[in-house]
Amino acid sequence: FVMDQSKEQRILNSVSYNAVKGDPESVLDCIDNYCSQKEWAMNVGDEKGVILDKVVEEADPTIALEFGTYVGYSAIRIARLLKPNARLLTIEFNPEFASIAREIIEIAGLSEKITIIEGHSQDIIPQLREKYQVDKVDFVFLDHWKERYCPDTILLEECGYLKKGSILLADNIVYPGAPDFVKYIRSHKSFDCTNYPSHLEYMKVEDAMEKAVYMG
Ligand SMILES: Nc1ncnc2c1ncn2[C@@H]1O[C@H](Cn2cc(CNC(=O)c3cc([N+](=O)[O-])cc(O)c3O)nn2)[C@@H](O)[C@H]1O
Ligand SMILES: [Mg+2]
Repeated sequence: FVMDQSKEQRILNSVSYNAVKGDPESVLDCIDNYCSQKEWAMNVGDEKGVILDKVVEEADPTIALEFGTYVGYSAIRIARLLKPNARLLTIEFNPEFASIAREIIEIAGLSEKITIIEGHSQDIIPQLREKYQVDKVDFVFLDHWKERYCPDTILLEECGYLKKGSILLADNIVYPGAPDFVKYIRSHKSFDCTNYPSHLEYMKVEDAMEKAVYMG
């Protein structure tokens, strides 16, 4: 008896069967099609994905960081825009999701640009300097547990990873919402914030993303 597959495994099956190997766009399209037509999943999606693209292009990061890899949709979205020697570190604590993301990222042909780090963001952040040779981060995408957005932002600052011009982008500001993060970041004198209204992935529900530029 083979345990019923998970939704995430079914997403991988769909990508493996339908996507063009080595073509990140076709992997993104395949996941968006599957999750809008078959089974909803918490990918940033194609509407908010365009906002993510624009902010990544603005940041043009050498070192990008992501909290909450899930199946790797936003990691592929980010990494496909990175310049040759740039890289993305993405943190995921669920080992099943991490291994599915690794396979989907391999299909997209982006394994060289993306490092999946398994663990809790709060445990990994302090290790980034000595274990992953990170000095400063140029771009951070927050899409993990909403109550971790604020403490992990504080931790990034305390560890000295933010430099003048570092850009943070947070998903789900409206739904499910991250009220303590919004309150903190908008009242913090060193962050210049911009709100981008949008919709919850694959739904007609209101959502938004928040960009915060660190002013040093
Ligand atoms: N502190 C953490 N450290 C490392 N990985 C984490 C952490 N918290 C969650 N994760 C991982 O993020 C992935 C995705 N994830 C994200 C969330 C929080 N995000 C949401 O709950 C969410 C929920 C909805 N929604 O309910 O409509 C829509 C969205 O876009 C969302 O990001 N929970 N799991 C999961 O694989 C989980 O293992
Ligand atoms: Mg999200």
